[in-house]
Amino acid sequence: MRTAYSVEKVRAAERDLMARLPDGALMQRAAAGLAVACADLLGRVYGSRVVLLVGSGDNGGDALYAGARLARRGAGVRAVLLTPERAHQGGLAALRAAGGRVSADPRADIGRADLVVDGIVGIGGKGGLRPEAAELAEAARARTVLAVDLPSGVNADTGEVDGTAVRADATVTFGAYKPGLLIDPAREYVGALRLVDIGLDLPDEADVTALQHADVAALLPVPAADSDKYRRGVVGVVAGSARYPGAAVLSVSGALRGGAGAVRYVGPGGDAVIAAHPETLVHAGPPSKAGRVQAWVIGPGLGDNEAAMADVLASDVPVLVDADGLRYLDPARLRARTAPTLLTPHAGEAAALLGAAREEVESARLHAVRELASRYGATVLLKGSSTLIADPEGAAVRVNPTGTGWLATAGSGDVLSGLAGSLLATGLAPLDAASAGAYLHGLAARRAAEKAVPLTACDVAAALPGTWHSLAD
Ligand SMILES: NC(=O)C1=CN([C@@H]2O[C@H](COP(=O)(O)OP(=O)(O)OC[C@H]3O[C@@H](n4cnc5c(N)ncnc54)[C@H](O)[C@@H]3O)[C@@H](O)[C@H]2O)[C@@H](O)CC1
Ligand SMILES: Nc1ncnc2c1ncn2[C@@H]1O[C@H](COP(=O)(O)OP(=O)(O)O)[C@@H](O)[C@H]1O
Ligand SMILES: [K+]
Repeated sequence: MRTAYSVEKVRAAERDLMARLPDGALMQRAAAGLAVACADLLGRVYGSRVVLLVGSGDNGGDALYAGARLARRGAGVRAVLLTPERAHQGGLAALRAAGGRVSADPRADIGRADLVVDGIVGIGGKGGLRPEAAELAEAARARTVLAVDLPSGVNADTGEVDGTAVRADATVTFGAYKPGLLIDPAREYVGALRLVDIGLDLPDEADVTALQHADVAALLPVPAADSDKYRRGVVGVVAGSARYPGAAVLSVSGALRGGAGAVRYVGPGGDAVIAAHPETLVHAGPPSKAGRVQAWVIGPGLGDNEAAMADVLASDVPVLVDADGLRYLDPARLRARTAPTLLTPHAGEAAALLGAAREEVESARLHAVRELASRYGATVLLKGSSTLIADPEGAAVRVNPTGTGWLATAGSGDVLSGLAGSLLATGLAPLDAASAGAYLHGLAARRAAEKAVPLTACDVAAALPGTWHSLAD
């Protein structure tokens, strides 16, 4: 599991460690890791041209000490000082002693640089970049840029970007991942992300986590020798309408590949579902008369069907609500349920649920997903380029590390709803079902996109079994 910690927690861990170490030891550890990453990017250090963008805090200090290390290995290093009188004095002295210099002509030096090191601002940043810092960030656009701790201008805690930020090819972060490095829009600015261990002792509870292969493999249900289809879990899918029959087929295609032993489809699309997936049990409805299930999925292509929503929400099993189903949500009704509810909105649906604009959700995704989970008393999976999952108890938010822009294709969300609902029916907790589902879905899309693009939602569903198998290996 990849863990990310808020600035407050990183600062606290740094304070504890600094109290036990000689002055400047942590910065030396950071600078050493940074210099190695610079050398990796440069390929050949000797004779290379490196420009350091140096702000007035310790982030600039890291850049200066790393620059000194590179200068000692024969790089031509120039420092651009944003506020010369406040630049890190020890770092500047080290750079000078190693043969580096302060730039007399920043624009020309940046224009010639093989590598620009962004030490403008780190976790001490407040608000959008100041104009002179923003100008440097723009000037560095065309060069190879390595960001120190985080790309200057992105919010370390939230992933929000206020105005101009440095666009890095790579980022070296110290001690712990920061949430913003993993969440869009900031994630777009990070490039290849590397963590340098500086020995911080971090608390058990992270603010944001990202499941990795092994975590997901451990969650996926595997049938036991004595399993039968009912014990593996039955998932019910209430989806599709005369207008959107395809949504029913797609949601069922995901549900069939989510580990449940059987899929019940309830709605008017039974013929289309059976034609595509003859293994499905179909029923015209209402859902409460269709037979026992261990979890419901409701909403994809459902159209106006408030009665089906009320029927499903009255059940005592976990319910995943997607798409059209999200139009009928009442927080008090969800809180009164005896079993958990999982909501899977995209940014537009999330905006409607919050009474906000879509842009507000997209620019502050972490805030939006936490707010939805707490307001609706449900687990919420916010879809998009960095899918986030929050639970109503305020546990660490999960960010999904898989996926590809090719997933932005009609119907791929319907596949995800069936898949995550099927995992719910196998007995996974909503947070795990949602994050394992998003992980499998994103990985299946990536694997399919390696073979052929453009992807269709059917391609994603078809790639799920191979993906599942690759994880279980
Ligand atoms: N505290 C520690 O133990 C360690 C800190 N390290 C480095 O220190 C950094 C934090 O250092 P600081 O606390 O000095 O803070 P920073 O260097 O991140 O930023 C503070 C400085 O940036 C300026 N600034 C703030 N917002 C700005 C904006 N929007 N536009 C332009 N300038 C802005 C402030 O005036 C201040 O001088 C970390 O990100 C990391 O790079 C590392 O050396 C590892 C050890
Ligand atoms: N730019 C993107 N990068 C990665 N994944 C994306 C991107 N845009 C959308 N997705 C994913 O594609 C799926 C689309 O779902 P959704 O918006 O519900 O579409 P639909 O309703 O057509 O099925 C979600 O899993 C979402 O996370
Ligand atoms: K930086």
